[in-house]
Amino acid sequence: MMDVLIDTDAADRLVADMLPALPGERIALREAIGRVLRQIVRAETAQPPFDRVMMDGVALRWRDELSRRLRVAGAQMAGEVGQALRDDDDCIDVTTGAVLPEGCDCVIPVERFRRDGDVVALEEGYDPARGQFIHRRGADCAEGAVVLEGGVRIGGPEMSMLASNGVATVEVARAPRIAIISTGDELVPVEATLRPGQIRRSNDLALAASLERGGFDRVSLHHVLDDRDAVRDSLDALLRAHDVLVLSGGVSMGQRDFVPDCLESLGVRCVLHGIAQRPGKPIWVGIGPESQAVFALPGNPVSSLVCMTRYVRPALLRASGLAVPVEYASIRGDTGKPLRLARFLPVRLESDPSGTLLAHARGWSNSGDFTALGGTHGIVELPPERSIAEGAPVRVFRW
Ligand SMILES: Nc1nc2c(c(=O)[nH]1)N[C@H]1C(S)=C(S)[C@@H](COP(=O)(O)OP(=O)(O)OC[C@H]3O[C@@H](n4cnc5c(N)ncnc54)[C@H](O)[C@@H]3O)O[C@H]1N2
Ligand code: MOO
Repeated sequence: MMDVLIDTDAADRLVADMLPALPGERIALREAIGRVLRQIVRAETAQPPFDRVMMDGVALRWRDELSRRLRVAGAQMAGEVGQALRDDDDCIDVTTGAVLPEGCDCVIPVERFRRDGDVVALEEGYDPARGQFIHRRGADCAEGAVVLEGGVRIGGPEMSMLASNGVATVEVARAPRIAIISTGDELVPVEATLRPGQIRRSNDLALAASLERGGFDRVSLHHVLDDRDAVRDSLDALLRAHDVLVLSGGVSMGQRDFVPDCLESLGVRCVLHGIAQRPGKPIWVGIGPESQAVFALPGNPVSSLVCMTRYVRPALLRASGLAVPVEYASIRGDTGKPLRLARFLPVRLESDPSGTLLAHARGWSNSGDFTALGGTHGIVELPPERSIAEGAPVRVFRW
């Protein structure tokens, strides 16, 4: 393995080409928050669907010489219809969101008149404009217009459009079934009492957090001991029941690093093994007999999280149909010496007053040093064999 290491972008492309597009599924709108939309949404009606009153007040017919005292001839509250203005010296009580009563073309807010029983006296000198405070039918979009394309994550704005256009069930990318598998005899559950040489399993929860932040919530966690048969049997069963396997540990050169061999013996074809980067160099990626994506990440906590953030989650998002934006920041602080490998450094992000995104590099000792990650927002990728000047633009990948 790793005779010729490929670079980070080539690795990214290999992973993208390997992953089949995720199929779609139709789910209830309420369940769709955070999922990737896979349908076009058209306006069910013109928007707004009727001439909509925009202020609480009275509606009237505008004239050049508007009477300063108007009789309130009726009321039309939001949700009601049927009122019509019959006399030009009358007005109709209205509320925000009401249908504009027939015959009216001007709304005067309550702040601009005094009310005395059935009579409204306009504020002295107040000169309303024809059409004011009316949101006209169809002003925002025509019936049948496309208001949403697929390939966006469903958040607040998308929800508001889906709901207002009556999309009660929505076509989204199917959430892949993902198994996260920790390998290693030294690993014990979070709640265990540690014996000498043992450490708590943390990678699986860190990786799950990253996936769930990306909207992938069908995630199960598993642990396998460093035993060839146990690894093989577990992987065999897990491959049958999942679309994606994310392993941590067991991919390097150790006597008990069985993962790549076991995967290949189960028919998982190696797509890449080793990327010219630190950390995360020994990553192994393959594709299973049923097109399952298999990511075997190096066990060091920082390495596994870097590989997840740089390759795995973006690839799954792309397979869901989402355009993953490329983000750059201006690097600040000590970035260390160049290597022949690309380097990833944890960073804190903030914007300066000119609107430039700054990435403050956080030093670390090695890829097992997860304590350096606390309070960071992501990583930056520094290209190989170049020293990076303060202020240089670098790619950012948020956790
Ligand atoms: N002779 C060589 N040795 C190593 C090389 C190499 O090229 N030649 N590469 C090093 C690099 S770089 C990395 S990264 C690691 C990757 O090793 P593995 O993927 O085989 O990972 P393990 O040895 O199983 O574990 C490494 C480290 O991480 C801890 N770990 C593992 N899983 C978890 C978990 N779920 N939660 C928390 N911590 C975990 C594990 O205890 C080890 O300390 O190999 C180098 N060696
Ligand atoms: O590549 Mo390893 O991930 O540095 O420790």
